[in-house]
Amino acid sequence: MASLWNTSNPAMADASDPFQLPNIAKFKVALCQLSVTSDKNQNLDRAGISIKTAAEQGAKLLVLPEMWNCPYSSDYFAKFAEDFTNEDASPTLSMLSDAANSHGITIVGGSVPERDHGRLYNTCCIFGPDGKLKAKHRKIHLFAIDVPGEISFKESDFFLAGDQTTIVDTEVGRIGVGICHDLQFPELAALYRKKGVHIICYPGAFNVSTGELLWELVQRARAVDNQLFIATCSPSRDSTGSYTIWGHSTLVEPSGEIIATAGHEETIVIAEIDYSKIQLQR
Ligand SMILES: O=C(O)CCC(=O)C(=O)O
Repeated sequence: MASLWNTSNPAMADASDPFQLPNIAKFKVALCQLSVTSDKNQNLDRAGISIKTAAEQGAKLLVLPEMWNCPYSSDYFAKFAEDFTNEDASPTLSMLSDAANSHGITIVGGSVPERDHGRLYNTCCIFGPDGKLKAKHRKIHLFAIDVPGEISFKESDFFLAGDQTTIVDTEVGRIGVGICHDLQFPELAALYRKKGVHIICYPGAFNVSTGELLWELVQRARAVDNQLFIATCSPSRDSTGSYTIWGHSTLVEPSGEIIATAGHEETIVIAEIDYSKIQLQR
């Protein structure tokens, strides 16, 4: 007789669940919580050093923050944007590709402003350990906030929204990608789970207003709803601009428990992922 749990839990009842353990089930992930300046070259150098340090500590998967090469501000998006059609002509993509290749590491490259035919997107590029660009995710759910006297910001004033979900098969499992506000939409995570994703990586830059209330809560909710790993990576806090970032890059396991997290300073979170915990939880 089918158990009550199997039929009442929609996730368990899905007979087409394509979950499979990848070859490497246990490995280290690094979340590089970077400090972002208004000097792009400095941001690239800093990220390069952080990737090297994380790789030397044994990380096989590395996640960078949302908007790590560019301040999260309307004054910089257009100025810092790069065209990705020719990878070699993009300083950001070249740096990520070289870093992935020289350290033999999978990189979920945070997000940076992308220019495509005069339009801007908030885009994450994913590189394999051979340095090849494997996929590109454009932020689907653009963020808008207006708290009078506190913060006002509307991403759609600068960016177009992406219209594609992104699942990448890598040496370190099947990765689903979202950017920041994408984390607030359970449907996206549920879709990834249905497609056999092991970990969803969300580069993000929540602000202090929604960060304190929601950042941890929604990560743990996405993990526990879908019984998979959630990794987030934020820039570190900079209180000088109009948008104060929350920080707190975090890794959550399928039970909803937080495995590792940061404060709001620049740091690298290194933690172990064990995908057998997905099976155990389910
Ligand atoms: O969803 C939120 O509360 C914050 C999202 C955000 O800061 C962003 O998408 O940039």
